[in-house]
Amino acid sequence: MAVFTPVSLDDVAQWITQFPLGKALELKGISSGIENSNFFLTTERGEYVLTIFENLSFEQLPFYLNLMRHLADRGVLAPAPVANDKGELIVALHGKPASIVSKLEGRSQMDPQPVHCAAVGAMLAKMHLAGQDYALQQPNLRGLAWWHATTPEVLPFIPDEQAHLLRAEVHFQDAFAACDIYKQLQTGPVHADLFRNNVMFDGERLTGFFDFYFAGCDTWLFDVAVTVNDWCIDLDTGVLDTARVRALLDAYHAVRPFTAAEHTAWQPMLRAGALRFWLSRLYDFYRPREAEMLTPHDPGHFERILRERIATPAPGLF
Ligand SMILES: Nc1ncnc2c1ncn2[C@@H]1O[C@H](COP(=O)(O)OP(=O)(O)OP(=O)(O)O)[C@@H](O)[C@H]1O
Ligand SMILES: N[C@@H](CCO)C(=O)O
Repeated sequence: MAVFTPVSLDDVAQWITQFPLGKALELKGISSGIENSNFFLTTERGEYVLTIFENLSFEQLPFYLNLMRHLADRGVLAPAPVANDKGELIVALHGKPASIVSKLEGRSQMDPQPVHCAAVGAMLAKMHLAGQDYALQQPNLRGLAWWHATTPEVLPFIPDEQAHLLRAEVHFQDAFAACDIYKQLQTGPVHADLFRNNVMFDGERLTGFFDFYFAGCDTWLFDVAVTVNDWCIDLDTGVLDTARVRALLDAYHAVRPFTAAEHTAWQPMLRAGALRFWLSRLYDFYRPREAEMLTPHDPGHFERILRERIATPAPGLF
């Protein structure tokens, strides 16, 4: 269940007249997703997704919606937000912020092969390059500062062995973020949550990235690490599959060549990508929000990935 704010076709009929989309013909609630109310919206101009934001505010949303517009305008496959007659991408519906974006074709590929990983790697590099001249700034809100704020919140709940690993890894990442190599890494807008369920494929053809609501400015390499940690692993063990890693990295490198500094930073960055999701899953597990409707994701999955990245060097960037 993921429609928290019910909306009828009648509600939308008047509201949609401010958009250049013709009449609303059909509205269907989307059941997956736990953050927002999402609907497939068919209008005289085509198929769209209407989102009512349940947690993000009018002040927070422009960074994400304008980024999607910016990327879509530069040929990155991402949902393109539709502006109303005043040029606004975020418009109130039932008192909450809402937006209409283009609908991506296809479905998520939950059993990716090297061909899918290559498509993701190439589009990710294209996205990083296209984001270089994006004007708005926002840090990655799930970055180092958030790790520091959140670690003490979960430490009281977890066994000693996990607490030791968590403290040691945050300490390791502090040192990594302070080193000269880290400061040489290229930065810009990153998706920061590019998991299998946030990309659409039509067969082997990638049709788009979506769910940009963890995006922020961070190192491009962090985005690559998060993506590899989900797309290129055996889900039971967290062990990297070399064929998928190579396919993703080689395709990325062909569009935006990795630098020597990135090569050096790769192993610690894979650990950073694992720590970020271990910590957010621990937080959601032990400190569930009131509105949480679904079983929280398993933190153990990312603890395994983190331990595996510490123990076993990953294939190099190039
Ligand atoms: N632009 C789009 N085109 C096609 N389908 C979309 C689009 N945006 C969202 N969807 C569909 O809606 C579902 C829910 O969207 P999304 O994952 O963004 O939900 P959410 O509640 O915002 O976030 P979360 O994934 O964190 O629960 C997706 O799984 C996908 O099927
Ligand atoms: N991708 C995240 C969920 C939030 O988008 C996770 O798997 O923990």
